[in-house]
Amino acid sequence: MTGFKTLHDSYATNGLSFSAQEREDLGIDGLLPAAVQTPDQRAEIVYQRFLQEPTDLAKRIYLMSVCRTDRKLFYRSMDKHLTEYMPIVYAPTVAQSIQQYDKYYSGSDVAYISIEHPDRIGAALDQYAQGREIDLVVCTDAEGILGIGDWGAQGAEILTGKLAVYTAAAGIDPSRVLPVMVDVGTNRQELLDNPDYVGNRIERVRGQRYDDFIEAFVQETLQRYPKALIHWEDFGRPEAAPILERYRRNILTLNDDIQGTGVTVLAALLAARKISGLKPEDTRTLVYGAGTAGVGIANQIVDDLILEHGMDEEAARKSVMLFDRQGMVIADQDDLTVGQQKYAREPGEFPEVSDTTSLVEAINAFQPNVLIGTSTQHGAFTQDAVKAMASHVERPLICPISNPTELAEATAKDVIEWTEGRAFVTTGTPSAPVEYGGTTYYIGQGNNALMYPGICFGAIVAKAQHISRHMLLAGAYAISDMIDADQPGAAVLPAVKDLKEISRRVATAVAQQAVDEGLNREPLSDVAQAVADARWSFED
Ligand SMILES: NC(=O)C1=CN([C@@H]2O[C@H](COP(=O)(O)OP(=O)(O)OC[C@H]3O[C@@H](n4cnc5c(N)ncnc54)[C@H](O)[C@@H]3O)[C@@H](O)[C@H]2O)C=CC1
Ligand SMILES: CC(=O)C(=O)O
Ligand SMILES: [Mg+2]
Repeated sequence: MTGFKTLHDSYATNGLSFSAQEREDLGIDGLLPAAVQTPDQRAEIVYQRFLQEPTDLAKRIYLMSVCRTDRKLFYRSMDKHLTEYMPIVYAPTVAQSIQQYDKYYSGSDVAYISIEHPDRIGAALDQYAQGREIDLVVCTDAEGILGIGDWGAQGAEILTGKLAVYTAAAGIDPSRVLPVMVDVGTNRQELLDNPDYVGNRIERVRGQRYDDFIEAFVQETLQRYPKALIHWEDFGRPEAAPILERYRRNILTLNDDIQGTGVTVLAALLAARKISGLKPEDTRTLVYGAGTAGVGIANQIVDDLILEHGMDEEAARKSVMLFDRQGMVIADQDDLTVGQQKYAREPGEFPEVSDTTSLVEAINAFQPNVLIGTSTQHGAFTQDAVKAMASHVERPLICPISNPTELAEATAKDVIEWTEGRAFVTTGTPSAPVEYGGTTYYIGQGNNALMYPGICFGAIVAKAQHISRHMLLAGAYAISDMIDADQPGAAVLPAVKDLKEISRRVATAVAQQAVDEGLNREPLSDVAQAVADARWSFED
């Protein structure tokens, strides 16, 4: 690589930290001003500029421009200011980047593949990777971005957000990742009508042509990178679960919204059980918003009951009630998804319910101790609903985890106040601690960002054949002793500031489980050491 190229290579550059000798050796001494700054000094300059940017969106646009041009500098700065950068780089601000992508598009950091040109998938992957080895492919078709819906090619920014978290949390090497925007069109009319829209101006393609395109993408990826993990993000409800079902046993793959979210909520439930003494077999979960994430969470909680606690499958499924747009999910309803059918209740099973569209009635009849919100319906957990939860259970777990913040089913503060401090709460985006009755309640962030970096890093380090049900459970159990069960007001999930330690523990447990099940494609003797050795550092 010539000096000029090194200077402008985002993975290799050290910018103003190149020493005088390096500048001479590389032939770039004439391309930089005289000062040699330390990496920490430059990271601090980034942080100061970040502080000066006037809005969260402006902060994100600035930080991602640093990421695109100088990876080591970006991750050094993010490492120092993790808790402050997370909501900017990732949720909730990433939603604004996506919604306003047409106005602020300032350079691309992903590969784009188009359903109009399946023959060019391989070329797009190669053009992005530039001959680098790839461990991780993160892709989206952007039909279900967070809770904000279909954003077509503008959804590309969810990939940059997810990847920044991967490296900051688990230490995945940023030069060995490949973000892929799967452009199959959009059904958002305002994008189709927008002259500045950057994606394919067509309605979403579905059916066999869509499936063939996804299959071609998987094959082109595996042909180049046979051991890479494919991470699916924010695919819409019609596609997400079927894609996962098609591939999860055959290739190394994770659907973050289904599995990552499921493991995260299970981890919160394990902590709540530990603190409250709730017995696994007594867990009753009501999922409000039974789509991709909601059914994924139900599946994960049920898997734990079956595989870790020996409950029979039927009883475990009966411990979950789903509630969707039409109300309680009941077997005689039309258009239930395959995932919903497994949990559908019998018609007339709850004779005391006069209105199956009433959440309060559903709570009173089913008496759940866990309430999950993945509906995108702001304020759906009303005071009456939350009080109904607290009237049946001493310490309910309430998880209004729809993103971004303005779509959450309730705020942590309201839930704490309405339950007189008895509920455990976790929210999808960061929540400030809540003061109530002389206790400070810390609110864990119930976001899959806590789990997907560690799960996938562990699976990649183990070169696992696929991600098994036990590997996912191992991830949830790995962080259960990071919770201080004796501290009043303690959060049920560890804090984002500890994301590196969380990810290390999760990765180690997941890789160890892969080895225990014989799923590792290469021998691995010291798993903890292998995870530590694989961690990329901006110091290297
Ligand atoms: N905190 C986290 O880590 C994660 C949070 N989420 C959030 O969960 C929400 C849902 O995401 P997905 O599951 O991907 O979307 P989805 O579209 O697959 O599911 C949403 C479900 O809510 C249902 N719904 C809509 N209106 C409703 C109403 N009034 N009452 C009851 N149900 C209603 C829909 O019919 C659908 O089944 C989003 O806000 C997303 O940001 C998703 C993944 C991870
Ligand atoms: C966090 C996430 O993956 C979502 O809200 O879709
Ligand atoms: Mg998502």
